[in-house]
Amino acid sequence: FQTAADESKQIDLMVNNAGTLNEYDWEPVVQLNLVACVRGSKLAMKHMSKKNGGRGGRIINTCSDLGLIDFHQLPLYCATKHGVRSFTSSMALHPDKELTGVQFACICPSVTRTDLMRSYNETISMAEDLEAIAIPTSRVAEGFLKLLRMSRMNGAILYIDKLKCEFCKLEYVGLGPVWTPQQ
Ligand SMILES: NC(=O)C1=CN([C@@H]2O[C@H](COP(=O)(O)OP(=O)(O)OC[C@H]3O[C@@H](n4cnc5c(N)ncnc54)[C@H](O)[C@@H]3O)[C@@H](O)[C@H]2O)C=CC1
Ligand SMILES: CCCCC/C=C\C=C\C(=O)C/C=C\C/C=C\CCCC(=O)O
Repeated sequence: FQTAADESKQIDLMVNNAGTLNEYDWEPVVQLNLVACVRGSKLAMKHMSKKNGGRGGRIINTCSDLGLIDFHQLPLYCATKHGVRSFTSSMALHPDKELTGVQFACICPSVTRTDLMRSYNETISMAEDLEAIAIPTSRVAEGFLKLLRMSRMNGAILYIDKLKCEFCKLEYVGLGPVWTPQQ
């Protein structure tokens, strides 16, 4: 980050995208998926903040649809992605947001055809099914561009699958929270 900050006068966009999946050797997963995302966000925020002489900016964190739902096969991965989603939404609520000019949002793609999916595929017996349900990376890029085209994206949680690319919000319905699409 410091190299990028030294080479460019201003950083307008920070994307915390790196992530991994391993339910067995799990501590490095927490470090990368959650700790690095928080560190990256804080570094970028400090640099971008109008309160520190910056011009404001955008921080987009890569979450997952497993940051919106629970899934018994991947509890640790789910926990890190729920953390990413909650951290991002909570930062977006910060009362200082107009003063800092920094906006926070996250994208929540469903299974996507990448090395991460392929490496997971090798450990389970549903290889063909996963390939069939997974979306291409271009679909995630479309969602990402949708966020970038919005002048105000603060607090957005964008769910992306084969058919949908829509914003979500958490609502209390009856006794528990339910994710609902938000126009
Ligand atoms: N592939 C999928 O089905 C989905 C992936 N995601 C998320 O998308 C993001 C990207 O994942 P994929 O492209 O699928 O995985 P990938 O394994 O294909 O790519 C991960 C990237 O993270 C980088 N990386 C790994 N460890 C790193 C470290 N310690 N420091 C810096 N960079 C590191 C790698 O060099 C690679 O470029 C992750 O946050 C993942 O959780 C979200 C939803 C679905
Ligand atoms: C069946 C999911 C296997 C995991 C595939 C590999 C990588 C996934 C990375 C993610 O970020 C997960 C994204 C989506 C998971 C999709 C579906 C989970 C199904 C949950 C359920 O049916 O309850």
